[in-house]
Amino acid sequence: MSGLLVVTAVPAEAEAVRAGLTDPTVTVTPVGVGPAVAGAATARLLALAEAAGRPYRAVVSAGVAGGFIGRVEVGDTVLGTASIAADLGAESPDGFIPVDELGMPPAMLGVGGVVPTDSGLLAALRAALPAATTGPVLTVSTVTGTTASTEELRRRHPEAVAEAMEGYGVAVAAAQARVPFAELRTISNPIGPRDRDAWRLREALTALTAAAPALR
Ligand SMILES: O=C(O)c1cccc(C(=O)CC[C@H]2O[C@@H](n3cnc4c(=O)[nH]cnc43)[C@H](O)[C@@H]2O)c1
Repeated sequence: MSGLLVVTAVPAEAEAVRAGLTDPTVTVTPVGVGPAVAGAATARLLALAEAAGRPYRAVVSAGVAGGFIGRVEVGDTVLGTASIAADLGAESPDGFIPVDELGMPPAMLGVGGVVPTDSGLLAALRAALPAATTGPVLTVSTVTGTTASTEELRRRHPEAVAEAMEGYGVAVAAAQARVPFAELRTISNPIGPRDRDAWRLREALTALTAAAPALR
């Protein structure tokens, strides 16, 4: 059995995690931006390790994220209780319909649009990071960038604390490989009207390094 697999979107996030690791058995790999590439790459990494007789014991989607201000602040650390595919579904004149409510055959839904975090892994991460905020983390393919879409997400997901772009894809790969999954994020920017200059990447990457000893 290998150690923990940590997947990030970009190399800067992977370097920030590696800078804080204390467990040499943890593997950190940047896999790209968005749920499709993150899911495909994670599935491949898990399958290769399994085929080599050294399966990973768990996988964590880690990196920076947008935060729902009021629920979290920039620089905070977040542990996901579930990864939610927030834009997987259908629009209608009456509003967004989540994929689970489209009336599709259950066998076609796979894990559905929500993957809960592994309870044992979450408990271990919470114990190591007691100051972290916990709650669902949304996965989106399009970064939220208007007040209207932010308010709509707040209304649809009153418990959600953050949004990022990979968690759900990684979670699906982990679920199919029957490997425990969790999501660890640090907040780089408020979710809201797009203002790339307001992103505090350095602060969020420093928080990621500070959180990394929990990954063991
Ligand atoms: O340019 C850099 O130096 C740099 C360093 C670290 C990270 C980046 C990114 O571009 C990260 C992209 C990654 O971040 C997640 N993210 C962050 N904020 C949001 C958001 O408001 N909504 C959705 N996703 C967000 C996401 O997972 C991206 O893949 C650049």
